[in-house]
Formats: sequence, structure tokens, C-alpha cells
Amino acid sequence: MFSFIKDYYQHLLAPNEAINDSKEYRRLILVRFILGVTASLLLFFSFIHTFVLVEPSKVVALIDFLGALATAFALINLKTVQKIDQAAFIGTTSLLLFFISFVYLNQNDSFGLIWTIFFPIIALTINTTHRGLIFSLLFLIATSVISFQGIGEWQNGIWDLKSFLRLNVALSMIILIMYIHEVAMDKAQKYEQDSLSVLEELSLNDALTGIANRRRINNLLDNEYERAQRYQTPFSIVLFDIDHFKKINDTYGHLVGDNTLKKLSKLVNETIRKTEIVGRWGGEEFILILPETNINSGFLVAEKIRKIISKTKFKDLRDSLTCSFGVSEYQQGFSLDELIEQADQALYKAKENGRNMVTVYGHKEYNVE
Ligand SMILES: Nc1nc2c(ncn2[C@@H]2O[C@H](COP(=O)(O)OP(=O)(O)OP(=O)(O)O)[C@@H](O)[C@H]2O)c(=O)[nH]1
Repeated sequence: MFSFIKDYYQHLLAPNEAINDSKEYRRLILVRFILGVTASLLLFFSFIHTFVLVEPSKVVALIDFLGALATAFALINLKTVQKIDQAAFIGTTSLLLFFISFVYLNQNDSFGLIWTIFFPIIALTINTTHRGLIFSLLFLIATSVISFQGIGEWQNGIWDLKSFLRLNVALSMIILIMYIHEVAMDKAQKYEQDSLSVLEELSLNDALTGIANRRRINNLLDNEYERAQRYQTPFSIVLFDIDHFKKINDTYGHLVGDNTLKKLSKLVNETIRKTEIVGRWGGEEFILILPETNINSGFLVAEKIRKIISKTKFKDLRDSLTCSFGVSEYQQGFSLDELIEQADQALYKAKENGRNMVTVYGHKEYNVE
């Protein structure tokens, strides 16, 4: 018995593919639970109304039975099609019809109207806030009309204007509270998602320059390497480093040094194509990932950037800014570390040979000034 309850509970909480955020997950659990309970209760009541009650009401039994069928269908549909919205809609519609018939038939009998408070709670928690509100207002209107017509007639217990107002004002209050609750949940979730995107942004981009940080670059390199291995497509990388950057810091101060890094990053970012990525590799060293690019094109890209940088006037600096570049291309059988090492060696050579130049790993003819 306990293991059955445990299994059921686990099934209730199990996530599925339709979920894309925490509110959806909450809805899925509630929809499963409410549909399950509703289908069982309606089946139970239809049985009671048919076979047990002294004055069996066949109409109520039929309504209960149809409601049970609809919710059971919604539950099965949820399991197979995994559309939470659809299941919630079918379930809420059948509950709406059930509750309206209940108010109409039960009238003011034995405090039974207390059950009506459940409808807005269910409608607003398992549907989207907007749709839940529409369902709740429909129910409120129907209940108001039926109970208003009952004034002076529902006298199994006094049903006067005061009773009418108590029921309908209480229902309106519940709808309002639940609606505000759901709106607050939506807003809180949006706030949480915004904070998460800010955190994600911070964890993937360099705080100073705003371009990709080393972590993001490593992920992108892994992906590109995978792709090149699988589809035999070329890809190249470029490591580049500001020439004599220490002198800039020493002459103008760190603040100007930082601004220079920012401006340079922006300049390169605006120069490259959308499919290419520039990242901060560390300090004043940068990296370019060039998908679908062989060594010849890689050289041309680096050369173009080198020229643009050396021709750009950085207004904080008296002299022009230059960078040295090392290019390498992915070769079958070489690791990612080796690819980076090759670009690093090429960059080292560019520095050694006088700076402000592009050097290509393993291709002497490109080592131009
Ligand atoms: N302002 C600033 N300076 C940085 C930052 N990161 C690294 N640096 C500085 O960059 C300088 C790098 O110096 P070096 O490695 O000697 O290289 P370099 O002076 O550029 O000389 P070469 O690379 O040989 O042309 C150091 O002075 C670091 O302090 C940063 O985020 N901001």
C-alpha cells in the first residue's frame, strides 16, 4: 500500500519533455493531481447518485459521469500528447460544467456551496493566468445569476440577499487573491529569469571588454573542433596580442590601458563576420575563431584586422596601436591543444620578427610584414 502511494507520488512529480520552466513544472504536477482527483471523485459521485442515495438524481449522475470521462480523457491525453495546456483546458471545462450544475442542483443544501471556492483556485493554478481568470469569471457570473434567482426560494436554510452577497463577494475575493497570486508568480519568475540571464552573461563574457571570455571560447572551440572532426570542414584560429602593451600602461596608466582593451575589442568585434567570434584569451591577448575557414582565408582575416587596428586612431594614445598575430588551421589527427599551441608559436614568431605582423604556422610564404 505504502509503495503504491510512493510510486504514485513519484509519478506525480516526474518531469516530462513538455516542461521548459519552473512554472510549467508546477502546472504539470498540479494538472496531474487535480485531473486524477477530479476523475476519481466524479466517478465516485456518479456511482453514489445512481445506486446509493435514497433519491437518486439521474441527471446529476450523468453529469458526474460525463465529467469523469472528460477528465480521464484529459489525463490520458496529457500522458500521451504531453500538452499541459490542452489537458488543463479540458479538465477545467469539465469542472466548470460540473460546478455550475452543482450550484444549480444543490442550491442552498447543507452548506454545500462551500465547494464552489475550489473552482477559482483550481482554474487559476492549472491554467495560464489569463485563461484561469476567464474561467473563474465565467463561473462567478453563472453562480451569481443562479444564486440571485434563488433569493427567497432556496429556503433549505435561509437564502436571502445577505447569503447571496456573502457567497458571491467571497467568490470574487478568492478570484482576486488567486489572480494576484498568479500574477505575482509570473512576475517573480520573469525576475528570476532576468537575473539568471545576467548571471549567464557574466559567466560567459569578459567583464572588462564584454567579448567572450576564456570559458565561452573553450566551449566554442570544443564545438568547432567536434564539427571539423565529424564533417571534415576546415577551421582556423588566430591568437593576437597588443604590441608593447606594458608601455601603454606605464605611460598613460592602467585606466587608459583598460580603455584601450575595450576599444580594441569593440573594433575587432565590429570588423569580423557574425559567424566569427573574438574572445579575450587573457591579459592583452585575444583569440579569433574562424569556422569554415582554411589557413589562406585565416591569414587574410588576420591581415585585414591588423591593418584596421594599425590605422585606427585611439584618442587616448599618442602613437598608433599595433598587434601581432599567429594563425593556425585545424588538421586531422591534431588535438585542440596542439592547434592552440601552433597559433601561439606563430604569434611568438610574429613578435620575434618585429611585431605588427601576421605569422601563419607552418607556412613560411605568409610570414609577410
Ligand atoms: N590595463 C590593463 N593591463 C593589463 C590587463 N591585463 C594585462 N595587462 C598588462 O599587459 C601587460 C603585458 O605585458 P607583456 O606581457 O610584457 O607584453 P607587452 O608589453 O605587450 O609586450 P609584447 O607582447 O612583447 O609586445 C602587463 O603590463 C599587464 O599588466 C588589463 O586587464 N588591463
